[in-house]
Amino acid sequence: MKILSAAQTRQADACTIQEEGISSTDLMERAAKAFTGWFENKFQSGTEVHVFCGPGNNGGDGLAVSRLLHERGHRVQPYLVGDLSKASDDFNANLKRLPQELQPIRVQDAAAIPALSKSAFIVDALFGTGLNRPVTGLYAQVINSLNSSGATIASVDIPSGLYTDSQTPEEGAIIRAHCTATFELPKLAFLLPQHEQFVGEWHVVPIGLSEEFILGAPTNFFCTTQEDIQQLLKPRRKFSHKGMYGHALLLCGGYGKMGAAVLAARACLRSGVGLLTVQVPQAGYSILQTAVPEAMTLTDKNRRHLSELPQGVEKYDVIGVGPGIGTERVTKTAIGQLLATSSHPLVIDADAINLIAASEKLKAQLYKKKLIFTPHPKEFERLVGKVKNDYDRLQHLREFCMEYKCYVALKGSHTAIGTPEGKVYFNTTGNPGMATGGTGDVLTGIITALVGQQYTLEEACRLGVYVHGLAADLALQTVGEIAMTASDVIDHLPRAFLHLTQPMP
Ligand SMILES: NC(=O)C1=CN([C@@H]2O[C@H](COP(=O)(O)OP(=O)(O)OC[C@H]3O[C@@H](n4cnc5c(N)ncnc54)[C@H](O)[C@@H]3O)[C@@H](O)[C@H]2O)[C@@H](O)CC1
Ligand SMILES: Nc1ncnc2c1ncn2[C@@H]1O[C@H](COP(=O)(O)OP(=O)(O)O)[C@@H](O)[C@H]1O
Ligand SMILES: [K+]
Repeated sequence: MKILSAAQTRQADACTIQEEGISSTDLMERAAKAFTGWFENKFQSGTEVHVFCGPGNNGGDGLAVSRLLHERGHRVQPYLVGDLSKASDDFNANLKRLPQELQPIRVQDAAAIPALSKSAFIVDALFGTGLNRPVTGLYAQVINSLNSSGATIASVDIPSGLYTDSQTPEEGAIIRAHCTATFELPKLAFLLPQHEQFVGEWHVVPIGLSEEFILGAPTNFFCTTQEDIQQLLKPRRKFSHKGMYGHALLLCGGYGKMGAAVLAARACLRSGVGLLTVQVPQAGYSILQTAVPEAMTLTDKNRRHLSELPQGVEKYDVIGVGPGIGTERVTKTAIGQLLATSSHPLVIDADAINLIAASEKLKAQLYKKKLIFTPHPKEFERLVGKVKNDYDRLQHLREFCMEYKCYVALKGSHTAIGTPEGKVYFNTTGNPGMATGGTGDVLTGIITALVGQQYTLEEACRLGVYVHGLAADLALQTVGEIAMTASDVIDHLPRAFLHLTQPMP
């Protein structure tokens, strides 16, 4: 699913109006109906709803929503905020359509807002994607007052004051919504952790914007949906054999961190790899053989650390490296050898990233390779330097991927996958239960298995990250967020793959 800019969203609205031969008021009615349907689904009928409308089309939506919620039996109070001499045509049209009994309150001073009960709902329709400067003055006072009211805030399209696709200036006030229903496509701002406090839970509600326009609109940003992922999955062939699903090598584990190798190996096997060899330091031999009998185990000459590549390293289809390996000098040398000798696709995680990040010599060896990096934000900063904010991090992600022609799965709540073309795919599965040691090692195992099965590097990243989060979402039902461990995520991989391979409803 594409993510479009605020400017493109405006063009999509205009294009839809023209293509369908409808008026902009008709499209607004459609948007208001979509919002109202979502609101009614989420909250009970008969609730007290205070709708705050700004002077643009977002405010026009708010007026239409007021009318529709009123018709459905909610107790509605609309508010008109700011200078109405500049109100949009569709705002005025919907103001006229308000029924007699819905007398709007004019707000020219935040003091005009009555105290709202904590059980009340606020519909925030002050500003949408047409915001073109930071919110200050009266609007900021209103926003601050609503934020501190304690009532539940539902935003129309986007929390008012939040820029859709660029950094909101410091001085701008922003609504802290509990939930947001956004029209047609997700907005870039929703996917960034710095906006968690503003956006809350968000949902996309379709309003039938021109498919043709969206198809042709250029963008670097995408949200991965289940449908996208199901189209990537390759069925297994009847006469296939293990040789057709790749032989993967994992270089993982170190003294005291053999669990990382076990987790990556178990996840790799649960993700369909044909054959798996794991090389661990000598101290890990019995651990691996006991914990993961399906994997072949090789030992390093070093007792505690990765220090060498296995003999015949060429025979593997993919190598996953990093979880639990530490940053010893001998390990750095081994990583150097891996980058120098190997033409395989490499999945590079954890301390392998840290070692590369700390060495210009290793970084210089990254060109012309088939590489996937799976850093968390700290590891990513070690690679690219300190970042200023989430937009700056995205820019660094794109630049790094374009520079090294590699893929980076930058982990987080919405893991962002960067590609050599400068595209970014945001993931939509996963939950805070995954914020526990070892879940990253699981991801390394999954992606390694998928590359081994001849998925392209881009497909392996997108599918791997999606199924990793999906397994955790399925685990949620039995273990919950607090008790979730990395092993629970592995244990739910079978159900996650099953879920994806079942036909769509
Ligand atoms: N254009 C259309 O046909 C549709 C628009 N829709 C709604 O319209 C919204 C976009 O509407 P608009 O483009 O009118 O924009 P907005 O309603 O977001 O706001 C624009 C108005 O606010 C003013 N403004 C912008 N920033 C300000 C600030 N910081 N302080 C004070 N005033 C400020 C602008 O000068 C303009 O008058 C969407 O988010 C969506 O809610 C939907 O109804 C779907 C259809
Ligand atoms: N709040 C969250 N919501 C969704 N996914 C999360 C959240 N926190 C962490 N994750 C996921 O959990 C994994 C953690 O990886 P990482 O930080 O490398 O852990 P470790 O090094 O302990 O294995 C990543 O895939 C990340 O996307
Ligand atoms: K809004």
